[in-house]
Amino acid sequence: MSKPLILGLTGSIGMGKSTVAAMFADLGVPVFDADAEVRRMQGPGGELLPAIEEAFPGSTGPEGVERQKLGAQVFGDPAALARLESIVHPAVRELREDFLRNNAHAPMVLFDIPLLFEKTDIEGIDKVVVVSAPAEVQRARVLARPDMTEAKFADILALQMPDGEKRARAHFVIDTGLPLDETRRQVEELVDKLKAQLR
Ligand SMILES: CC(C)(COP(=O)(O)OP(=O)(O)OC[C@H]1O[C@@H](n2cnc3c(N)ncnc32)[C@H](O)[C@@H]1O)[C@@H](O)C(=O)NCCC(=O)NCCS
Ligand SMILES: Nc1ncnc2c1ncn2[C@@H]1O[C@H](COP(=O)(O)OP(=O)(O)OP(=O)(O)O)[C@@H](O)[C@H]1O
Repeated sequence: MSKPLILGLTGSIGMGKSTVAAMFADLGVPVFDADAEVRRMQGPGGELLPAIEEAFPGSTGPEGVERQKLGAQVFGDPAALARLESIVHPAVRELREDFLRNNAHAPMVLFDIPLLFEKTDIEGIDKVVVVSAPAEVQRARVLARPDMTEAKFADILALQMPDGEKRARAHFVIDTGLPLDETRRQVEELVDKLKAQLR
């Protein structure tokens, strides 16, 4: 049976993963969005709600997980975060396997995984693509988001592998500190190059 080339896309908070994943999708590459799947499973009626409510009483409601509240409980507390991850990550892994089965005939697929280096079993991922922009660009983008504070940004950064290390481990780096058109051109070039190698 044919198997697609599996690309893993990652990058630190606010570096532009979602934006770049959408560029791959525009080029016809099937994208598995780990974060979107997590949000769906934590949203209204989501299958993870009972387990999360049991582990973190009061953290869910009619709208699903109260993300602000749960984030405040886990981002500064490694044991609590590990507990949440032990609920969320196995469910994500299963969905990723389904996605792969459903796209077995595509030439390549992209896994958009925020914590690819930190938390994911990267066996099975053929090439890692890292999105990266200068730290001050990242900082400005993140602090412009509603509900973001300096303290929360600092806690999250501390949980993530430094950008320099991610770049060093990447097979390919996409520069997201540039105007969107230029980033898009880099994505197009990469997809063309990979397709040519697959022929
Ligand atoms: C605690 C939750 C509800 C907070 O949600 P909220 O919308 O406030 O934040 P969001 O999910 O957008 O994350 C903000 C930033 O923190 C990072 N982050 C999220 N979870 C983790 C984690 N387990 N370890 C390190 N960084 C993390 C994200 O990559 C992102 O850069 C949510 O982050 C969560 O459920 N996290 C645990 C599950 C997980 O590991 N998700 C990552 C994708 S698989
Ligand atoms: N060249 C570029 N490449 C990517 N994003 C860019 C670029 N220029 C500006 N941006 C903007 O930067 C923001 C990046 O946010 P995005 O949600 O894609 O990041 P993310 O890495 O997925 O974030 P998180 O880790 O928090 O989920 C978007 O608002 C996007 O429009």
